[in-house]
Amino acid sequence: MRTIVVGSRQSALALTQTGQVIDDLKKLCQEHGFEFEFEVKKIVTKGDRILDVTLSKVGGKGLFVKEIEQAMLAGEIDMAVHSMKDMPSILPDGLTNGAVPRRVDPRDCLITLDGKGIDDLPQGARVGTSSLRRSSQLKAYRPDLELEPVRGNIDSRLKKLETEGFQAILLAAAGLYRMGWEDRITSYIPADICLPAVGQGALGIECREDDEELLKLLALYNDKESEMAVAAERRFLGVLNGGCQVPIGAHAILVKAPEEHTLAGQNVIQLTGMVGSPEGDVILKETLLGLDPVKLGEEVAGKLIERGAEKILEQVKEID
Ligand SMILES: NCc1[nH]cc(CCC(=O)O)c1CC(=O)O
Repeated sequence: MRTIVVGSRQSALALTQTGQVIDDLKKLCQEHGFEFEFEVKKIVTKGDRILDVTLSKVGGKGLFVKEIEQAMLAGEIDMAVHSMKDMPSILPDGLTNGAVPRRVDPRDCLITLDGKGIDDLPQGARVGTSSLRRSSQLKAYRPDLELEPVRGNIDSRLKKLETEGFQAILLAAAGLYRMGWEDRITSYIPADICLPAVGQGALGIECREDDEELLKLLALYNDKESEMAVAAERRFLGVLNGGCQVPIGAHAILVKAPEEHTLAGQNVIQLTGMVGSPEGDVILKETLLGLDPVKLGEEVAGKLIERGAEKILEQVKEID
């Protein structure tokens, strides 16, 4: 009997989703005759220690995974469950993503105390979010709103809705589902108003690339459609930037190509990518269909670069 040591951040969300994945994997072990036990090891990451400044100022999303990856390479842990959107687009040598489980709703949602949706918020309402992607797109849609930073874990952000006098805060619906707090969701923000973050709503299961027996189990857990969608989004992000927090959004789904398209009738990936200026005065968006997620991610990024996306991203770096 082998014990798989699963590294996890100690936030409630990280521990909850790690626990949910372990439950799923235990069922798969029983069904397919794998002799594994699982044990959780908590790891504090730099991102967890620095909660008082915006992430973009301290170096972006890699901060939440680096210590976990080092522990994995050192053999102290065997596996980790990450929110895909917190994963840098390139993994270190020796590690691989063994599975993308079935994705949940990738949209952002609005949480208000009085049940108001995005169109009902009063003129000049204070809305809490520290995501440049969310504030850029929300400012483009409702230039009157005051977007203000709110950091911390989901639970502390929900508390700040009450304690810091926001009329609303913006969060990923996925985190609330996983915590069992979906009743806090007041309304969903449609993807055409606010395109989600790359990988939002999806998890990634990271392990060592030579851990063949664990990879065999993880292959059974992989959801091909979610994997393809996330691969297209992540390639898009990889072309535009290494993984820092900038106003970039993307969403891929599988669709049947329409009659007028060269791929008519085939099952294809539809990828929409977005780059916005921090103030929301420029929002560049492209949607393309394709069969190969990597090529499609590159094509959508290429279209946005042709339209000046890199200039916007340069400006964002200067602000930081
Ligand atoms: N940025 C932090 C983060 N990383 C993953 C989620 C939950 C959503 C997901 O799993 O995609 C959240 C919270 C949020 O953005 O509201």
